[in-house]
Amino acid sequence: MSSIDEFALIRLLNGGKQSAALAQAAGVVTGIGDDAAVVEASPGSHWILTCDTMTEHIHFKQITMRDRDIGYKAMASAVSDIAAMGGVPRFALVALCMPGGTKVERVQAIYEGLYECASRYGVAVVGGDTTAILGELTLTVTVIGETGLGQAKLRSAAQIGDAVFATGYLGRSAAGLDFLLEQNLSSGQWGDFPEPIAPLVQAHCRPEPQIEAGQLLQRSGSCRALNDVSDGLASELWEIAEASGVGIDVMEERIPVADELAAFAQAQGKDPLDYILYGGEDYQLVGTVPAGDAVELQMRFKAAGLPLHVIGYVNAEGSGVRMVQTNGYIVPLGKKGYNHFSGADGKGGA
Ligand SMILES: Nc1ncnc2c1ncn2[C@@H]1O[C@H](COP(=O)(O)OP(=O)(O)OP(=O)(O)O)[C@@H](O)[C@H]1O
Ligand SMILES: Cc1ncc(C[n+]2csc(CCOP(=O)(O)O)c2C)c(N)n1
Ligand SMILES: [Mg+2]
Ligand SMILES: [Mg+2]
Ligand SMILES: [Mg+2]
Repeated sequence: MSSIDEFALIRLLNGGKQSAALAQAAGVVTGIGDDAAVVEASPGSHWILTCDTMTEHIHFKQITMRDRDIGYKAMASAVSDIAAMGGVPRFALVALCMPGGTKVERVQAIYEGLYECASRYGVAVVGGDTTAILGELTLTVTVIGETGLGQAKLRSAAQIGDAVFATGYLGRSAAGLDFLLEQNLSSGQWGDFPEPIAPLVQAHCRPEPQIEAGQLLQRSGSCRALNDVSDGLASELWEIAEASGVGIDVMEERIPVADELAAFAQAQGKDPLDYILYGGEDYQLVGTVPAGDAVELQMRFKAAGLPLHVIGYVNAEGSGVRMVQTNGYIVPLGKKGYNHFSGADGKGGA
């Protein structure tokens, strides 16, 4: 980053039309430009605070994501944690660390994606920080959301007898990643990918945080535990099981498998379930609801034009997370998935 100074860069990245519109958003008292932002909470609400980091070569490479996608996904993954609490995202802070020599056009494209996602989910970017780094490009997005007093949906709220649900297809992002890593295309070589690849690449590069589903679950009054899928279905179910002190049985035949995932996995000689259970970065929600309320919840989702799949049940504590296979056998599901510091399953980053 040689041709532009820090302060001019901050103005450049945050001076577009979308950022100006968001800076006027309700609740922004003082936005970008002072030592800190000042925002107003809605009466009777709790703040929800979360941050997620994306770093080059761990979360993306130039062959797996275009610059715009990087910004979009960094915002989307943080917004997803607000969805996982049943909240409404409101404000964001963005920390950007760039190695020397980063092109201004690259960060501008990243920010276009970031603001595109912020605008889609009604998030006002109210500040952040910009530094050089003797390492890889790193983007940390902090999102502040709101929910009614005591209404946040926790991982620890599952109870024995609950049904376990998922809000959509899983495994597509990891399959898209496999495809992109294999193709080794530079972003200039990206074109329109044919079926069944396009939706897999889209799932990897442009995940859709389930804010609407999270809101619906929160308003339903029946949803108990909730979590978003960043590290893979098995890992997220283990988080709910451990936090709630219960066991979870997931039924293989109930897990939805997207046609494009099935086709891709078959062509690769792989099992789609591996992508679903251990892939991650789907940013769908998984959670629990009293079994007797599950059908009504599904009707509410149907009326809103959203899917809700019942994929299993919560059972007595101590049994961990298991899968009831289509062949009738019950097998334990490993507590594995994406883990930054574990190479044990070959999926870790460092
Ligand atoms: N370095 C840290 N310092 C303090 N708290 C942390 C740190 N890293 C994570 N946490 C906290 O640990 C909990 C779990 O974090 P984690 O990042 O696993 O959740 P997540 O964002 O849902 O998952 P993912 O990062 O896979 O999207 C959260 O409450 C988070 O705020
Ligand atoms: C080049 C490349 N290699 C591997 C992956 C897969 N990956 C990285 S981090 C992560 C979990 C979510 O991150 P976090 O836990 O930090 O929120 C996953 C599944 C990728 N996206 N790009
Ligand atoms: Mg995190
Ligand atoms: Mg999460
Ligand atoms: Mg997260």
